[in-house]
Amino acid sequence: MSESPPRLVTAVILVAAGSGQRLGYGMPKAAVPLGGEPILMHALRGIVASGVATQVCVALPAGDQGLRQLCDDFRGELADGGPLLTLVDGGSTRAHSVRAGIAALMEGIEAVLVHDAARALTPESVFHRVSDALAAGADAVIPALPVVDTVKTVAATTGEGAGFAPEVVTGTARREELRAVQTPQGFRTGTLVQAHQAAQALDQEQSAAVTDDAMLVEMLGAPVHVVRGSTQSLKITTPLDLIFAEGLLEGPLGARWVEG
Ligand SMILES: Nc1ccn([C@@H]2O[C@H](COP(=O)(O)OP(=O)(O)OP(=O)(O)O)[C@@H](O)[C@H]2O)c(=O)n1
Ligand SMILES: C[C@](O)(CO)[C@H](O)COP(=O)(O)O
Repeated sequence: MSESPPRLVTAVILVAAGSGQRLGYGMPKAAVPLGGEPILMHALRGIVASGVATQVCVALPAGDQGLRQLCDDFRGELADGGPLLTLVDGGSTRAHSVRAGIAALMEGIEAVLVHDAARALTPESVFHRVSDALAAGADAVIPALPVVDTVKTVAATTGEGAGFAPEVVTGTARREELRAVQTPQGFRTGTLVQAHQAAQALDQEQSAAVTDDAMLVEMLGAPVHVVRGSTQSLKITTPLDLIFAEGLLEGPLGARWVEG
């Protein structure tokens, strides 16, 4: 059997600077408690446990001292040989927060995984699948799952139906071609830097339509490869997601259920 190629020297950019409007907790989402600890701590521990990172750049809400202190304390917990923990102020959008992380990368970083703090329970196996695909030669890799719902496109209703329904169906997507995309999304460093440089030329409307980093690489015309994600990587966005995440930690399957 052939040996897997060695992993690249890798940084994880952990974007944790969002305000968590949809969660509605009145505090940055990264600070919201999950299983007795802030969401950010679950995300950080997951990254460190995966062993893929030489550096972890955390983008925090600008001026948030509490989360900064939490990271400083966590730095003290890291064993010798653990990753370098770098803290940066995030920006007004997710992409700006990613760029703040890119600006703080150490010399010699060959690959970058961009990860949402909101996907705090992502299993180690997903980090490994993404890192291994990069080591095997991919320039860009994303974890994803098949879509379970039927997905339709819609438009605002005009004419018939306008009195009783706000939208009308314009088509049904071919579900077998659809994937629900997660993080960590992995890139060779040069590819991620080039993609975000190109993004700065987009106008406001185009920028708003960019919801992940892989989309910027797609715009460069480069292939983005897909590996298996995990249902455990759910993005904690709404109060119901937080209930699911609590259930994963406390449910009958144990302290940290691992789907793999
Ligand atoms: N300016 C921003 C916006 C988002 N994020 C991060 O990007 C990830 C995905 O964003 P999302 O889940 O939408 O978080 P929020 O922006 O906090 O959520 P909301 O839109 O409900 O306010 C999160 O880890 C979030 O912290 C960030 O670092 N900087
Ligand atoms: C990057 C992401 O998590 C992939 O699914 C997602 O696009 C983030 O979206 P959000 O609107 O910033 O929450």
